Formats: sequence, C-alpha cells, structure tokens
Amino acid sequence: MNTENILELNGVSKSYKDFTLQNVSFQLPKGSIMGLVGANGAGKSTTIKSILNLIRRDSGDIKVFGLDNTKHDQEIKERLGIVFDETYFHSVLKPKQINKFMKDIYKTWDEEQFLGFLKKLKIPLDKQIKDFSRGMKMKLSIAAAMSHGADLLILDEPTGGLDPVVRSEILDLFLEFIQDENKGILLSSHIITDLEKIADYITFLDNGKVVLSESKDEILYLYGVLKGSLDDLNRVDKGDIISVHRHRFGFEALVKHADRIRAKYPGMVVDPINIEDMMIFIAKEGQE
Ligand SMILES: Nc1ncnc2c1ncn2[C@@H]1O[C@H](COP(=O)(O)OP(=O)(O)OP(=O)(O)O)[C@@H](O)[C@H]1O
Repeated sequence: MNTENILELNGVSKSYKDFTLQNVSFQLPKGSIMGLVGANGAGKSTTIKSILNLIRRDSGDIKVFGLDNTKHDQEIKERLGIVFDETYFHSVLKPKQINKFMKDIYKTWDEEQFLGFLKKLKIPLDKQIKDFSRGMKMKLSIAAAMSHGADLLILDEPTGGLDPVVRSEILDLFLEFIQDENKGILLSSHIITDLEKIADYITFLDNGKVVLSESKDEILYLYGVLKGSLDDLNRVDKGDIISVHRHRFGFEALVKHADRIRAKYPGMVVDPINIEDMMIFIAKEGQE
C-alpha cells in the first residue's frame, strides 16, 4: 500500500446472478477527489458497497487509510463520512435532535461545525425531515457526514436531482473539505459537469469493469476522437483504437495519446473529447 493513497482497490470482483464486477482496481491519493462514473448498472454502487464492507466481495483487496476494510471495519468507519441517496435519518427527526444524538455516537462530533453548515446551507434546525425537500435532505446528510472529523467522504450520487444552485453549494463544501491534504473524497455521479469542476481523478466503469482510472487533466489531454473515411479505418492499427463507431461515410474512434495518433495518421483528424462524450462513446460500443 502506498501510504499516500487514502483508498486503494486491487482486483476487486463480485458476482451477482446477472452482473459481475470484474477485477476493479484504482487508487485515490490523499488530498484529492475521485469521481466514479458509468452508465446505470455499471457497478458504481456495488463498488461503493464493497468499500464500505456492506457486501462481501468474492476476491481482491480493499485498503482504506492503509487498512484492510474487512479486518478494520469499525476503525475505518469512524473515520468515514458516508452519504447515500437522500438521507438515512428518521423522517420524524429534526436537525437539532440529530445534532444531539450524533454527539453520543461520535466522540469527534463537532457541534459548532455542524450548526455552522446548517446555517450556511439554510437548513432549519427545528423542522422535521419529512417536510424537507430532496435538496434539503441531501444538504443535511452531507453536513452530518462532514461534521465528525471524517478523513474520507464516500458519496453515492450526492448531487443527483438537485438544482444547479444547490449543487454548486455542495461542490463548494467538497472543495473546502479537501483543502486538508490528508483527506479524500470518492463520489459517484451522473452529472459529469459537476465532476469536471471538482474531480482530480475519474474512474470510469462500464459493465462492471474499469475502462479507465486516471487524472482528469490527463484524460482531457490524452484522449481524442480519430475521424476518417472507412478506407482510412483499414489503415489504422487495431491497437490504437479503444472504441470505434462506423457510420455510412466513415468512422470515429476513441484513441489515447491524441498527439501521437495525429502525427501517425496525417490525413485524418483527431478532435478533443470531453468526459461525458467519452462515456457515451464507450457505452454505445457496448450496444453495437
Ligand atoms: N443484491 C443484488 N443482487 C443481484 N443483483 C444486484 C444486486 N445489487 C446490484 N445488482 C446488479 O448489479 C448491477 C450493478 O448495479 P449497481 O447498483 O452497482 O450499478 P450503478 O452503476 O450504481 O447504477 P446506477 O447508476 O443506476 O445507480 C445491476 O445490474 C444490478 O441489478
């Protein structure tokens, strides 16, 4: 284990009847944010549940803070801030009651910080959660996850279904959290523009497999779409192509090392590609 990694997965596999998470490996260095992306059913939640030890993996190993996640479950959980879809607090509770019982649960609970988050996020202290909007519930869960001195935040779809203003408030909180270089954030999201704003690393899952796990800047710099006629395609080495779509007049291929490919195939064009288009590109190949 590299001590600079706050989270490390090596060859993690998990089979369900109709789905297999296959040999998933990635590393999250300290002081950074990783976005876990992929189409519906790609295996993001299964990966997160494996990290949280909520499901038993079939093989591979997972280290959080350098510790095996099955052998040190309790120790690890105390240092994790976890947010799943919406909220796990009982709907009759009010934030001020949550503050009270969180004080009993976590010896590291920071009441001042929690109340500060609520004020900043305009969450009422004295209202039952059942009367909260989805955005308010999400903000409350995130505030709670960030108020007990957690070193690693793990969030499944924290900005899904929220309006752009609330999303931006939440993204700012994440950026604030990560100012401490010993902390880290892993979040899954379908909102790629959010990840493009805050993520340092992107891990892309497709059909249970890691297609890529690299720094965002590297992805944007290295990858491109090679375009040409169908005749041109015959001249392209198969090893240069990650994924290809043919259409009536030619082809488009996802390639790595765009500069090298541009130089290697002078008559063809290599356009830049953003992360969202890249996801669509790879997902479409699965359907062809
Ligand atoms: N307990 C289970 N038993 C059987 N199959 C399961 C179980 N949990 C998940 N799956 C299957 O595993 C696959 C991956 O699901 P997962 O929830 O990890 O995907 P996801 O990438 O998080 O999707 P989404 O973006 O829709 O949340 C799906 O096909 C799902 O049906």
